[in-house]
Amino acid sequence: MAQTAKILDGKAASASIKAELTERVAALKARGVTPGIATVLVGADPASQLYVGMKHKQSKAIGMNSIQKELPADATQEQVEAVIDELNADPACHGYIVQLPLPKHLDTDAILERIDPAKDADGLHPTNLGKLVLNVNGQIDTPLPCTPRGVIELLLRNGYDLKGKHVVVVGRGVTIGRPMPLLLTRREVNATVTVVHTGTPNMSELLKQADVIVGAAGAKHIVKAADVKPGAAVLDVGVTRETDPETGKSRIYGDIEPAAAEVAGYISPNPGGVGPMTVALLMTNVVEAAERAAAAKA
Ligand SMILES: Nc1nc(=O)c2c([nH]1)NC[C@@H]1CN(c3ccc(C(=O)N[C@@H](CCC(=O)O)C(=O)O)cc3)C=[N+]21
Repeated sequence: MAQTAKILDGKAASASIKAELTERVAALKARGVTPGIATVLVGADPASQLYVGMKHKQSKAIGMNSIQKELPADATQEQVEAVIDELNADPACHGYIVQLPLPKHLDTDAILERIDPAKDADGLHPTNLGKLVLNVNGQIDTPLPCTPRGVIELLLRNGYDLKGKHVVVVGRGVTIGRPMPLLLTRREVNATVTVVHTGTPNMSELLKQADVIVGAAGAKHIVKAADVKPGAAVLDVGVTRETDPETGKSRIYGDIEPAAAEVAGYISPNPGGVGPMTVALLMTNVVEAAERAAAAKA
């Protein structure tokens, strides 16, 4: 059977977000504020270096300042915390991320909690997640979790209306599975959500009821084509890196079985889907933080 699904093109949607951000950055610069993004990278993991490099390249392309902090793999907790304190105090930095995962000897939670919540580009600081839990409607003036926000933007920018839709989120991780329902159930979005995970006995039955599936378990091809309702929107957020047995090269496998594209109505490719959206929304969080800083100064 041929592929019939409409492609949810994350590169195209992220390009339009970046075009909008370019104008907001220019407007901020005209008011004397250059939005600044920073990254903290501990160690020299090649995948992390690639991701951090992408974030800087794209931020510079839209006119932002970017600050790169690098520490050796054996950096101490105190050394990493000193860099956090420095970025918290630096008025040129409006938002930043600590690239995850951190080396095992470091206390990741303590480091992430030390980030000034106003500068939390990931939108995953406990204070910001708490504010999101407490706010179901109305304006929200804290950074939002960027990958879940990217999933919603990818659908909206393809003309998909989530109101009244049943979304099944696969996975309960901190970056997507847990915050995704908080965004989807806000009144402005108004979706209904089920979260399934390894403790769910009837996952296949629940997936078959989904209008929208968000695969975010990080488990290769865990969502089978046979479990996708014809016409459903399927978003692939999974990243499993493995060697392709045919080419011998390292590649990304998603959470969605490729044959799902023959059943789905909409499908996000991976790569080229939610990944680029994450970066676009990360930059959006920093531009919004700079806009708030500029408003506070005025
Ligand atoms: N504090 C923190 N925040 C993060 O947001 C964060 C992190 N740590 N650690 C690692 C993960 C991973 N991540 C990706 C972002 C974009 C792509 C992306 O744009 N990928 C391209 C392809 C890139 C490739 O080929 O590898 C795509 O999907 O088309 C991928 C992965 C952000 N992460």
